[in-house]
Amino acid sequence: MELERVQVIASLSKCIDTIPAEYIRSENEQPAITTIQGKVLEVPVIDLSNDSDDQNIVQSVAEACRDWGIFQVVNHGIPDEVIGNLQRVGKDFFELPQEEKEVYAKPPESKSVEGYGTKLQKEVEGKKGWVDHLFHKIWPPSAINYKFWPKNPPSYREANEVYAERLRAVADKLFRWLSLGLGLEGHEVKEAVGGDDLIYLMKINYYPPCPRPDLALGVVAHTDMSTLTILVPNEVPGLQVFKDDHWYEVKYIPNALIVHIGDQIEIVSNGKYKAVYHRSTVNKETTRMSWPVFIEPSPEVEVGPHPMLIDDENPPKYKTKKYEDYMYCKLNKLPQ
Ligand SMILES: O=C(O)CCC(=O)C(=O)O
Ligand SMILES: [Fe+2]
Repeated sequence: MELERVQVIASLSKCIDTIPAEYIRSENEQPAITTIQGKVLEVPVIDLSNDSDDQNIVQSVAEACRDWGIFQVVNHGIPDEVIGNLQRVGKDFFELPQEEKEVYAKPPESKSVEGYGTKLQKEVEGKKGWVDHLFHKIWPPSAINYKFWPKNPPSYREANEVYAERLRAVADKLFRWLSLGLGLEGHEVKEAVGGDDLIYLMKINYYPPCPRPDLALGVVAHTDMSTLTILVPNEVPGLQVFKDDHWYEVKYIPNALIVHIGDQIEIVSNGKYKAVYHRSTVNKETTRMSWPVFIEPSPEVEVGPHPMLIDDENPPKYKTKKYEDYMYCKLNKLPQ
């Protein structure tokens, strides 16, 4: 079998303490050198248990989006069991024999990201990330291609459907708070990114143990193109966010959801909310996994700074363009 999957390379390098050169990052990226140490700032944690009186939540969300572009939410209403099932079926899939996983491989010519795969885009200087992934849409039903949903384990489908349903309820609340935090009425931000036509794209990241976690990265530094990304991690830390010139680790809170502001919300808010620059690191002994769901506008929706946030003193800082054009430029590293 061709050595393309990181999981295969990892299983062959168990007794070795080196990694292939293409996984060794340059010094300005190596996590051992660039991660801030000691007692440090933490990504905001927002408790949603009292969400009927939402004044405090709106303020906390707005501050977190302005200062960090990322926050964790607890007591969000998704039962622990629903999250546990999502994690279990994803882990079971990645533990299947390699040939069973390859059935879901992204077709080489496909323009969509959907399917089982390894590298996403051309990386700078041919460097690779220590991670495999599976992408498939989970909402709306008309956009779902079940060909990319594992048949094994048999409960994969149900676990993902239940999670999708619950996640949409959380996302709708978040969109409302984002609007209120901008001084709007509540419905505007979601409408500005296409309203009920939003597409929910599930990604599972699988980061196998790595003999040199000090030198490698999982997913390299980036901002997400999405509106929001809502991520469930496993218990192995590894997500890092960039703030004030430093890389900070995001601490693991069982059953919390990690909410990332993506590029489209930065644009709609005309820069009041910041898309978070983030990356992930890997581990020597343990497998890290994460389940981000990218909430994306449909391709033909035009996204730009919201007209109610624009006046003579606040000119638009971003172009208004179709999401498909935005994606094209970002994936091909062209100016927006
Ligand atoms: O695994 C993580 O925590 C982050 C993954 C990520 O940023 C991504 O897949 O876009
Ligand atoms: Fe990301």
